[in-house]
Amino acid sequence: MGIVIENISKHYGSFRAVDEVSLEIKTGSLVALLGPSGSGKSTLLRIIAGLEIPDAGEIWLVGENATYHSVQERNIGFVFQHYALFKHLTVRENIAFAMDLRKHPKHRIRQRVDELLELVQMQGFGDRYPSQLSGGQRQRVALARSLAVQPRILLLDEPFGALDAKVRKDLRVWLRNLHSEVHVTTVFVTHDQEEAMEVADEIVVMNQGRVEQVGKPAEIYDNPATPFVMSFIGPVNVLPADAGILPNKSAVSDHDKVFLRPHDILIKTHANENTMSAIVERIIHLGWEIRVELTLRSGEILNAYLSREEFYQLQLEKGQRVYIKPKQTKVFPAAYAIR
Ligand SMILES: Nc1ncnc2c1ncn2[C@@H]1O[C@H](COP(=O)(O)OP(=O)(O)OP(=O)(O)O)[C@@H](O)[C@H]1O
Repeated sequence: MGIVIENISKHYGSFRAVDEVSLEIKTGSLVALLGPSGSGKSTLLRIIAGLEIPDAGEIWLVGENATYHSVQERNIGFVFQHYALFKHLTVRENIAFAMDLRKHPKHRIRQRVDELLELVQMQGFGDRYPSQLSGGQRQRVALARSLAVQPRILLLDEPFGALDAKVRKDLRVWLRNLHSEVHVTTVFVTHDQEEAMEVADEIVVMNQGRVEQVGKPAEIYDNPATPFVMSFIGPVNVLPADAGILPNKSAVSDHDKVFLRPHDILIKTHANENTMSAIVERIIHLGWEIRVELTLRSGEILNAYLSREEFYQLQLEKGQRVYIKPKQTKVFPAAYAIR
């Protein structure tokens, strides 16, 4: 049993930052808490860490009720967005810090620091000070430091949030590889859906202090449980049920909303069974894909994304009439509005 969160709530004044959240995080897994700013991800992470006390509910860590345990008793490693390395200590001293405090034997500390420098691919940097490292290198040292005393759980709060896009991408792959070597139960907070999809075994989607859905990246993308999840994980067109996009509209009410991913639209140059006509309004070349803005007969705008091959085969031009067919749609009742 890794982490069990039972009915956790946390208020700040009358504001519910975390609202009756229950969740199970399996031992050895890497789970992302994903949601927009203010959805309660960091508050939940801080409750797991023991930095905040919940108003209600319980936290179980590795089979033990840890709700009222101190931060130290929980034996958790943390890494936050803003590097918290000690500026006046070298990389080696930073990594050794917690072991020094616990008075581990010197030779054991040296050996462990060497192992960790290798694990985070920072051999040769041990004598540098944090100011002599790049942002990505500092975060790798912060990770090594958090792993030094072999925590049972690792909590990462937007650890790559302050880094530029390229470094961030490299570090995602690096974190995934690191996790498959050390297998420590890890909870990772991010508001970036691509980052969550790439790094995590499982994603917990949060919105307004609540859990909207828990699942593997592909499950969340292919079978979103709510309109919020569908809109937050990847691009989507939202159309009224009477926009003419559904082949058989009898099963839905006019007030329902149809959700359709831009990648799930087939475009043809000739009419066919079950196709509907549309006009190409705009073509945006992004290099790796081409985005086509279409107007339906109902006047609704629809975005379709094509691969370069599909686009060049179709030879689309602005103003052209085309015939479209959705490969997959999802209908959510109107009452289920996005919160
Ligand atoms: N100490 C506090 N006092 C008052 N309100 C707080 C406090 N900490 C968090 N909040 C509020 O609780 C809500 C959830 O905050 P939290 O930091 O958990 O969100 P988040 O999903 O991690 O957002 P972000 O991605 O922006 O960090 C926010 O509206 C925030 O303003």
